[in-house]
Amino acid sequence: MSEPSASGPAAALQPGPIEPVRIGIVSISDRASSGVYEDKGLPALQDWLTAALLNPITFEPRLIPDERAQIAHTLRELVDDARCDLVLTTGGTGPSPRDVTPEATLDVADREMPGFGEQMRQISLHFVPTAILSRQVAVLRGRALIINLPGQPKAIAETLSGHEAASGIFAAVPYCIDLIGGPYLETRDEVCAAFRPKTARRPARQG
Ligand SMILES: Nc1ncnc2c1ncn2[C@@H]1O[C@H](COP(=O)(O)OP(=O)(O)OP(=O)(O)O)[C@@H](O)[C@H]1O
Ligand SMILES: Nc1nc2c(c(=O)[nH]1)N[C@H]1C(S)=C(S)[C@@H](COP(=O)(O)O)O[C@H]1N2
Repeated sequence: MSEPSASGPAAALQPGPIEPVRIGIVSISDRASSGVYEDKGLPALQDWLTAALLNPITFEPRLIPDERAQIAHTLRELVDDARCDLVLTTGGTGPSPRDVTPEATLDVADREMPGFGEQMRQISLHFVPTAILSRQVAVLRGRALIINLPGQPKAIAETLSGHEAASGIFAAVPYCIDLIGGPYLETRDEVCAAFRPKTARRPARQG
């Protein structure tokens, strides 16, 4: 019996090389950016993404104050110059006068993705009754997805991983990135089980 050829049906079931991804992480806080307290947003984002994704990640971290123009400038720079596939922000989504992250994110948007904000508020209600105070949005700019998360460092894992009663929003991120032409993101199921329609799935990686 002959060995299966590299281009035969067995090869078609092998996972391809894992694709690198570039992710912008932006912590937006007047006090953390001026050194009043230590920033916990960037480490929380980096830790969660490193645990969740199998892809090699290049992080583009930014720590900035709650200034609308500076936030919009940072988001444009991360997408247009640094070529990030995904940008996650934390902070500045609430109702206080200095909270302008959603406005700055909409300033740079080509199109809005309202489902992310809706689902995050649903998830967060399982953790805090004040979940409805977050005005967080998600948008597309070019071939990148930008998502706002609340500023409490614990809200990062809560909204990305979800609750037993409400799926975390990151489950929908890999397929969204597929649809906008980005790299094929592969997750560790124990942290985040990404969902794709069957026709969009590649063979699963072992181990
Ligand atoms: N980057 C951060 N690092 C550590 N803790 C944070 C960070 N951002 C927010 N927090 C914590 O979460 C709380 C609520 O966050 P929120 O974004 O509403 O802050 P804020 O009151 O607007 O002030 P600031 O912009 O100066 O962080 C803060 O009071 C702080 O305890
Ligand atoms: N999952 C989760 N969502 C949350 C919270 C939280 O602790 N966990 N805090 C809420 C609170 S108290 C506020 S004021 C809003 C906005 O927070 P931000 O201004 O820090 O972005 O997010 C809300 N959403």
